[in-house]
Amino acid sequence: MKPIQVGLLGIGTVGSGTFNVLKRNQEEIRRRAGRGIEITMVADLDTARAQSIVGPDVRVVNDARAVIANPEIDIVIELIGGYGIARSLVLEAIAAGKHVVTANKALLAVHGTEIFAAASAKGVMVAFEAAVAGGIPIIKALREGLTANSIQWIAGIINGTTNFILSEMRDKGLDFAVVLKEAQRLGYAEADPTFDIEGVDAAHKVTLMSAIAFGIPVQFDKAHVEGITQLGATDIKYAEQLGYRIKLLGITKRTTEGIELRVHPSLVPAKRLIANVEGAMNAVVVNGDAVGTTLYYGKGAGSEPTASAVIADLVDITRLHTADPHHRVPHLAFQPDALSDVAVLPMSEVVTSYYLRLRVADQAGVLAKVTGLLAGAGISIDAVLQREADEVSGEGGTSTDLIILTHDTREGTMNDALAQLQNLPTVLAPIVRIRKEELN
Ligand SMILES: NC(=O)c1ccc[n+]([C@@H]2O[C@H](COP(=O)([O-])OP(=O)(O)OC[C@H]3O[C@@H](n4cnc5c(N)ncnc54)[C@H](O)[C@@H]3O)[C@@H](O)[C@H]2O)c1
Ligand SMILES: N[C@@H](CCO)C(=O)O
Ligand code: NA
Repeated sequence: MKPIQVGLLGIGTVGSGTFNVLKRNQEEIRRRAGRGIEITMVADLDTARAQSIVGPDVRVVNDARAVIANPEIDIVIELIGGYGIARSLVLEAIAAGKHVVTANKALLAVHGTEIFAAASAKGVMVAFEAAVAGGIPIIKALREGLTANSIQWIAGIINGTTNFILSEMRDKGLDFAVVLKEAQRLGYAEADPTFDIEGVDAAHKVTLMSAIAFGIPVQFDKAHVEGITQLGATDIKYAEQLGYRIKLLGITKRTTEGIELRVHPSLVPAKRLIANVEGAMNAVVVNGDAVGTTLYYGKGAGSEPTASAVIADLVDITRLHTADPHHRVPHLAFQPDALSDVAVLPMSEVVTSYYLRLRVADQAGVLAKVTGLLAGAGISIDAVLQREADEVSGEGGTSTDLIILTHDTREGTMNDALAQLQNLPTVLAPIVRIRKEELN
């Protein structure tokens, strides 16, 4: 089957990430989707910059309507932003029978009812994973993974810019304006950054989550919206002293009286996982009656993290347009005829860093011997900790614990080195080895 053709409207921060990731991972994405996915036409007001991003093979125009009018194009990605031209273009794309993928939470939170109705009438999809918490697949989790549940509440850090500002102000004592500038430079902030700092962007996102969680229309106008501009450094400090962190939360909750829909700064106990979500990272806590509390964490903004969500939507739509649309989601995520025979590594080939604890005789030269042996095996040491001598060993001398952290090492190399270390007469007990993962 020939690749599905995609038209991209707006190739700024998210658009360029989408183009680049789709190109870089095209083979893997084709194996998942069951069909290639290609951006064949791009519209942007700055055609020269757009052409320099996509290269000479992709057609670039400055009129988005020319993309929508192209009969070869099945899916239109809207990454222009805002409620104005974006609304017209999305509605026109739907009217032309194209599926739409968008990251535009402002548009959907305000005009979602109209847009979803038009799409349903026309039998096309409007997919918006990128619109809420960027790269975190929270829409998919709410819509598909948690369908068994009566969702009770959702609370999320869903604006990277404000979380970045709050974190930097607290940790580095930096000024609000300085940090906001940095967030803009990094591509996190909205075109109008007051949307970020006044809580509007978070309210757009929680409005969409609320609709999906509770099966209600999107109604941004009912949301209570407070940002972080009134928040003083003093309150951040006092909250800290009381064991709390202040986070800008988007909250939606089912109550017997109705649905709560609100964004405001909140004190959160410092020991909660969500209180430790720092910088531009996002996190969403969802409570369902069956599953209990679940947490979703990751990058909620930025070029490629957001592109990750845009492309996931493209794959979902493309799977509807493959030879076998009944098997939309393959059992193993990749199409059965596209499975790979790449080998599973034997454990000896796995590379990790290590924590080693050796019970050694407290004698001159032991440390040098141990580290020398590791160096000889090509194992690089990250840190060494020698405890004070504390125990009388068998021969009447004292013994001590020697703790060593290593840098990345092949497991086989470590096994050989440990066997040699274990044979040293000054190593008095079986060596404890725990693998270390940074998970960052
Ligand atoms: N930046 C992020 O981290 C992020 C994350 C999630 C969602 N979003 C959303 O994604 C959308 C795009 O954001 P962005 O950060 O990539 O914005 P951006 O300003 O970097 O890019 C927008 C692009 O659209 C082009 N454009 C403007 N008007 C146009 C028109 N009439 N026709 C064609 N092109 C036009 C601009 O020239 C620009 O290249 C917004 O809805 C935003 O809210 C952004
Ligand atoms: N301005 C948004 C971008 C992601 O939607 C943020 O800071 O989180
Ligand atoms: Na998302």
